[in-house]
Amino acid sequence: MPVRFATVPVMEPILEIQGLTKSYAGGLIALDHVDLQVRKGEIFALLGPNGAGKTTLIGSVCGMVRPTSGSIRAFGQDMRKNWREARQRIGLVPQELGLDMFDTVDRQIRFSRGLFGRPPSEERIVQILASLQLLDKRYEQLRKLSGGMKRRVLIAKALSHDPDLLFLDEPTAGVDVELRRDMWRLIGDLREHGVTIILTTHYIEEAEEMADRVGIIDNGRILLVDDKQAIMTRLGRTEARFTLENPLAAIPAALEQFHLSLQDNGSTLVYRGGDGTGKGKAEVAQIARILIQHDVTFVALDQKESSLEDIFVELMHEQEAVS
Ligand SMILES: Nc1ncnc2c1ncn2[C@@H]1O[C@H](COP(=O)(O)OP(=O)(O)OP(=O)(O)O)[C@@H](O)[C@H]1O
Repeated sequence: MPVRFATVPVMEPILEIQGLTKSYAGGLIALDHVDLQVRKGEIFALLGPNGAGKTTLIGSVCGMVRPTSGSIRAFGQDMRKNWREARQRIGLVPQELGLDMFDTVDRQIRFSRGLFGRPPSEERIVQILASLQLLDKRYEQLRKLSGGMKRRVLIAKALSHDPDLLFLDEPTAGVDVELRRDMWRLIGDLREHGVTIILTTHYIEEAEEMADRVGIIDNGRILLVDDKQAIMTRLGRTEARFTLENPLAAIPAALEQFHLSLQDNGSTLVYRGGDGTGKGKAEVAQIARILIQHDVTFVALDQKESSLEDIFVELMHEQEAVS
């Protein structure tokens, strides 16, 4: 069962990005005037296809990518001026492994904690390792661990200095079900402890399950940022198709107030409406009742709600149409 999280109240921004642009040598514009604010304590999902600019955005905040222009403020500090101070409070679980395979899990975690200015703490390290089911691998060399275990080490490293803001770059890409479940649970726990989480994903379901807010990015541009529910409300649609026993020549007057059309020579009655808040489902139930009352028999009813996936595809098409 996926873990579901309650939404958090609106709070002050922990990360403020303004006009962030990155053009790589060769001219490719990976980020194009990105404005983004992430609030303290929220889970923010940055959703976009491969090559959209998600990793470049994370890299710009975490110091692996030098932005071409724009500003980044974290915890109220300008990252150009107070980089070290702000960076110490940020954790990153990267997509790529990049670990020293001959090192032990223990050394990696302890080193990482020290690197970001935290005093050694046996208790905290044990806690982190236990939360990731890594305790029995503590003194193993990384090269002896499975791929999934190595991913767990990456997470443990990112948590080793108790960050206030945690980036997870494609956290569940290619991980097994067990790790995915552990990861979601961990993210929920971290949030309960006040950690702000920004994750990138191209899995719609991941954004849908975990995020409070979602930003959609494509071609280095932010297309939309909104509360997940608000995205659904703005763009969500219910579609229902009633297969009628006998074709209709016209839509019955009793159904005039609904968004209906007839297809397949009158043998399919199609409803499109609702706003993602459940209104659509309620209207479909009403239509079904009215059809029965008016002796219009239907032999099948197919209903679907558009998901974030549909919304995403729709937005991409809109963007292509205007460019
Ligand atoms: N070091 C680099 N030099 C040149 N171009 C780069 C570099 N790093 C990334 N790019 C390009 O910038 C664009 C954005 O890449 P980025 O990795 O940020 O996207 P992404 O959304 O994270 O994609 P993915 O999910 O595939 O990692 C891509 O077109 C990519 O090829």
